[in-house]
Amino acid sequence: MGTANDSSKDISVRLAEKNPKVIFVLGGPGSGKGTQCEKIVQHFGYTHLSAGDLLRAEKNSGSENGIMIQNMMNEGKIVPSEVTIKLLQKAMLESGNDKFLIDGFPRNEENRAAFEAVTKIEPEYVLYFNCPEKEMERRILNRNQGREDDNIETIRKRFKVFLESSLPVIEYYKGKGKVREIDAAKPIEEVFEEVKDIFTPKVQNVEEGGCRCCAIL
Ligand SMILES: Nc1ncnc2c1ncn2[C@@H]1O[C@H](COP(=O)(O)OP(=O)(O)OP(=O)(O)O)[C@@H](O)[C@H]1O
Ligand SMILES: Nc1ccn([C@@H]2O[C@H](COP(=O)(O)O)[C@@H](O)[C@H]2O)c(=O)n1
Ligand SMILES: [Mg+2]
Repeated sequence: MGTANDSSKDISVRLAEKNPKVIFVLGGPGSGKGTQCEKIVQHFGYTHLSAGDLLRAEKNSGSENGIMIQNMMNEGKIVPSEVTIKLLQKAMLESGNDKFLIDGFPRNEENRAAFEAVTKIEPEYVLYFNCPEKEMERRILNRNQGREDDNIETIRKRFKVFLESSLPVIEYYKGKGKVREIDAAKPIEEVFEEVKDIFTPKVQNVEEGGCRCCAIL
């Protein structure tokens, strides 16, 4: 017999019951999304889910989608949303947490619309790490993490996909007033100072009609 918590219950329903808080973390390849997410996790208690890392783990697990994922990644292309969303939902459900940094997702309009339709989750906001392409290229070529897609040919393809498919998603959220843009060209600690400002609740000034001791905006 099934119970309210059993695994036969639709994954989207079980996730909705968690009422998770989601922040999308976007920016070009090498803009520093992963680096800053690690710091946010340490300071603010979020769980970091990188769509790229989840896809790499799925590929390495010998899954039936492994070859397809590898081919798409080598070309810098975006894997069909169905695959990535399932991985994200599973990771969110398995986590004991209810607040998530979803890094590198949504990468295109298909990702965005499918996530909204399937999960019904609306992000709190989008953190956008804005960095010049030359600096991103320099960082990736120095990364040395053994990523197969960190070669100049694939990097150029990833930049093209970012401009053509991912920037429009950022524009979509700008239209909804949900983008928190960060100058990601600065050194790591300076970028994190800007990030901290966004994550730290503001105390309202007495002059603005708030109370210094208890008014959190
Ligand atoms: N502000 C920074 N200044 C200099 N180097 C940085 C900065 N932020 C990150 N790096 C370095 O740049 C490289 C890329 O950073 P990171 O992996 O965080 O980028 P990313 O946005 O997650 O990239 P991808 O989209 O390819 O996964 C890493 O080697 C990291 O140490
Ligand atoms: N939503 C996504 C995110 C990533 N991919 C694929 O993974 C590659 C690496 O992503 P990183 O965020 O780790 O740089 C990316 O180039 C895509 O091929 C995806 O398909 N969908
Ligand atoms: Mg990354």
